[in-house]
This record gives sequence, structure tokens and C-alpha cells, in this order.
Amino acid sequence: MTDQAPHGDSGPELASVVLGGTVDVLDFPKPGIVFKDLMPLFADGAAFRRVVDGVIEHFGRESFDVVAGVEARGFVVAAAVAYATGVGVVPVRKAGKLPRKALSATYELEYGEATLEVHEDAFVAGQRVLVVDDVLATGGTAGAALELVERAGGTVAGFTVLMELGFLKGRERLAPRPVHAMLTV
Ligand SMILES: O=P(O)(O)OC[C@H]1O[C@H](OP(=O)(O)OP(=O)(O)O)[C@H](O)[C@@H]1O
Ligand SMILES: Nc1ncnc2[nH]cnc12
Repeated sequence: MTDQAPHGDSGPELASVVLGGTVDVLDFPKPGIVFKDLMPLFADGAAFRRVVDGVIEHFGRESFDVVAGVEARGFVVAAAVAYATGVGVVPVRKAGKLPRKALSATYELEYGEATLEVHEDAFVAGQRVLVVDDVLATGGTAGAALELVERAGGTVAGFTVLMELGFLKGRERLAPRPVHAMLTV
């Protein structure tokens, strides 16, 4: 319903901040896709700080030991959360980008297929990992990222996105893993 107030797991105010920083791009990267571009949110310093602080407030800075960011736009949010909480950041990258021995997982997303990788020694056994991306759509990317974190020895402390495309049912695909989404559309 379009007349509803913006909603998400951190309340309507933060949901509105994300919505206000998002531009819909029609037919990108393929005809028929409405691409949610969060670059304007990242480019607005006050809005970016509010959503990064919102992620940290939701999970609590003592609940994770390291942040994993999913290439590419997940890197932006993950690095900011890591810096603000004084923990490290681990990139989960698209295939062929990591220089050392890596674990990989292939998945489907709204507009194709891709492979993600993480260094096999990226985590200390049992390290609590907060996994961060910008958008949850079908959940293929997130499922692969969470699987890789666990295969590399990490313990998933949480998964968060700034925007969830509810109609693509990614949350259901990831169940019973909890998803935190600042805005659900
Ligand atoms: O839930 P899914 O259907 O898997 O889609 C979500 C993923 O799609 C986008 O990334 P994309 O692969 O377009 O890469 P980019 O961040 O490098 O642009 C987005 O940043 C998520 O990572
Ligand atoms: N419609 C969309 N907008 C932005 N990122 C996406 N990832 C998958 N589908 C997407």
C-alpha cells in the first residue's frame, strides 16, 4: 500500500531516512528491474550517520567482534559500522577478487547469478560476525554470505540491510535466521 508510513525494524523515522535517500532507477541493470539506488543516502553525511548509528543501536556494540560487508555497496556501510565501533571489517567479495585462498558460494539474485568469496582464514573460530549489505532482495546474496561466514569459522551475530524488497521474500528464504531491515518496501 503506497499510503502507509515508511516502516522497518528500527521504526518509521529511520525508515523515512532510508526512503528519502533512495532513488528508483527503471530498467537497471536489465529491462523490468526497478533498481534501488542508495548512493544518495551514502552521499548525505547526516543521513548516512543516522543509519549507521541506527544499525549499531539495534545490535549493540558489544554483540559483535567483527563486521563483514558484501561487495560492493555493503562495503560502505560495513566499514562505517566497524570504524564507529572499533572493530575490524572483512570483505565478502565477488569471485576472483581475493588474493589468497578463499571459500566460495554461488547463488542467484534478482537479475542473474553470481559467486561470492571470503578468505578461508578471515575469522578466528567463534568470532561473532555482523553481516552487512545495503539491499535484501531475493536473499540469494545474503544466504551465500552467511554460509561463507560460517564455513570460514565465524558465528553469525546478525544480518542487517538498509532496505528490504519485501515482495521478493528474501526474509522467508533466510528464515529462521533473523533479518534486520531499516526500511521494508
Ligand atoms: O537479495 P539478492 O537478490 O541476492 O540481491 C541483493 C544484492 O544485490 C545487490 O548487489 P549486486 O549484486 O547488484 O552488487 P553491487 O553491490 O556490487 O552493485 C545488493 O547490494 C545486494 O548485495
Ligand atoms: N531491485 C534492486 N535494487 C537494488 N539492489 C538489488 N539487488 C537485487 N535487486 C535489487
